Amino acid sequence: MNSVLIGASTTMASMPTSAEHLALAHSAQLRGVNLSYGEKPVLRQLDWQLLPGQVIGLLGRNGAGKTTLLETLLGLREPSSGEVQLFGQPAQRLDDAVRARIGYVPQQSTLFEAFTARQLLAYFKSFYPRWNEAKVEGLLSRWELPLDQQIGRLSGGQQQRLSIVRALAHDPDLLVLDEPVASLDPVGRRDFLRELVEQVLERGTTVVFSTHILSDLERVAFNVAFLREGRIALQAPLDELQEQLRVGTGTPAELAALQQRLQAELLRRTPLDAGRERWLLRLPQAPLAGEAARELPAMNLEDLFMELS
Ligand SMILES: Nc1ncnc2c1ncn2[C@@H]1O[C@H](COP(=O)(O)OP(=O)(O)OP(=O)(O)O)[C@@H](O)[C@H]1O
Repeated sequence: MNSVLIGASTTMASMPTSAEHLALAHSAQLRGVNLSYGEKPVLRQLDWQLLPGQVIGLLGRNGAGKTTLLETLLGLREPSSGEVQLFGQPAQRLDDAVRARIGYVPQQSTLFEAFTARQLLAYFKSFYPRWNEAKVEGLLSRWELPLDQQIGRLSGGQQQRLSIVRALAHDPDLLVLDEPVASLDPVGRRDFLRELVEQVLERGTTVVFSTHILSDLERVAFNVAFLREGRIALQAPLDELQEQLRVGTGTPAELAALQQRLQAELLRRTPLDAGRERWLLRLPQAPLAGEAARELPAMNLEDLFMELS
């Protein structure tokens, strides 16, 4: 696990308070974050915590604000109000040591087009005290990236792979990836996800990545967070959500009976015709058996996405 350790040289006078201690235990923490573009609110009183070693897939419809959220988390955008901390430091005022612990793959990177991949990696290497040459060389050769071609002339998928190599090279403790696999072919996606899993298992890296490719989420057993109406509407382990979230229909009386019988939490109800309703329910325990299993069948990932985002 990679929570910040309080150094052995810490004196009593500089010991963190309990509130500071709590902040240090998070890789990232956002509290009451609001951000608008002009009149258009995108993040609304958003709270979110990333704990060390968590791997979180960030889901949300087009325009929900995923890129905005990830940029805000990294301190690249300033919220109009609220607080964003990375490893216990304000995201907008990180020191070099914390900066070096973060890896970021933006959705689109148009910088350094005139560089070759070799030049780009040499340039970044000079900034980082920690640089895993063996990992870089392994990835470059497995992904067959042309090292001496100008980046502007690489394909979209090759540029994305290079961006991923760059972000993994310094063994970050927090890895933020904005649709990192969008331009990758299925082989590239599988390789990348394998690399991601290895990172996490070996180093306990905290990883957050946005994606629209739901099948990719299933390859790595991790948490999913749904961004909806400017907030993290729900975050939970994917397998738990698939077991616990169910949709049902019936009358309000039937709902009351069902809730009592199954101790289910009602997440949303939508009126239908003829006094009937549609419910989104969260069950406290799984698996369901018998009649209840037929009444409330499990949802696949796409249905979950439709319900929650
Ligand atoms: N620089 C900007 N100026 C004004 N509006 C913006 C800006 N960037 C994003 N927006 C708007 O903010 C909203 C959220 O955009 P954002 O790119 O964060 O969403 P997203 O969830 O990442 O979308 P997608 O899934 O399509 O990549 C959108 O309505 C978008 O049009």
